[in-house]
Amino acid sequence: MASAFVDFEAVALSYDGQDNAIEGIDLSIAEGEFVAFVGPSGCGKSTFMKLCTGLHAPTTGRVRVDGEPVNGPLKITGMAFQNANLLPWRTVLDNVLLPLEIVEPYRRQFRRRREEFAGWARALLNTVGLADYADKYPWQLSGGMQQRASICRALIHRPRLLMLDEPFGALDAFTREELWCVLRDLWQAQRFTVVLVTHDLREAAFLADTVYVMSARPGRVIEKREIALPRPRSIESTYEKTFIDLVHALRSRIGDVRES
Ligand SMILES: Nc1ncnc2c1ncn2[C@@H]1O[C@H](COP(=O)(O)OP(=O)(O)OP(=O)(O)O)[C@@H](O)[C@H]1O
Repeated sequence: MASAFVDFEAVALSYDGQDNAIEGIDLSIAEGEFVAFVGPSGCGKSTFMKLCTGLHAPTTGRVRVDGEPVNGPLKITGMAFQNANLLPWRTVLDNVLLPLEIVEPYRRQFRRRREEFAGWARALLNTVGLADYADKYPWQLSGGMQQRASICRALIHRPRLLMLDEPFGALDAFTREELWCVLRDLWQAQRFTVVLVTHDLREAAFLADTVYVMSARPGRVIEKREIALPRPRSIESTYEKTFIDLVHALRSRIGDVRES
């Protein structure tokens, strides 16, 4: 197996100094791998993300990214959440450029290279079908378009690690499937490492190389499932038996956890 890019060794985190929110987390994610975390509500999926990106330190155990211990917020990550959180007073283009105004080394080069950076942003917007919306404001876009822009913003500083916390959770089923394909194509082209947290098992199985199923609190990884389906995957393939069986298997695993 390729060497670990994200490496968790016997990690536990307690927010209150008494009970663990997650514990016994031992896992490795390879560079360029697409992993998804599923599990019942409150099992610690978001906590796992915070540990990965250095927003929290583990209470016990060790977290390493790219071979280095994580001691504080990581610059090599990009993030997107359920809510697109675009700034309403900025155009779509200026929203996408925001991380370059904040994250070094881009921050200090921003004024000098603005036109070049705007070119990067326009190219990204083009790949997600928003070329004609760069100069619009977020409130002039549909929810799905806003989420596309939010993914562009998460990727503009070319992060090696993309963290997605239920990014499509608020979208209708058709828009969600469209955005799965957008993300699939971006990942296929750029091969950043992805950690996706989702409640949607079809989404996890469609996008990921590996799905981790977590138990109810304290969250532990109770199953690691490699998704061996060939790529590129099509939405049509999600209606085939192999895919449906896979989703059923994940579903029943989570059912077991919720009952126990
Ligand atoms: N900042 C915090 N302080 C105290 N407890 C917290 C904090 N953040 C999360 N928790 C608790 O830790 C546990 C795991 O929370 P987390 O948000 O990681 O779960 P989750 O699996 O992402 O949940 P959901 O699926 O509902 O979004 C929960 O019991 C939650 O109440």
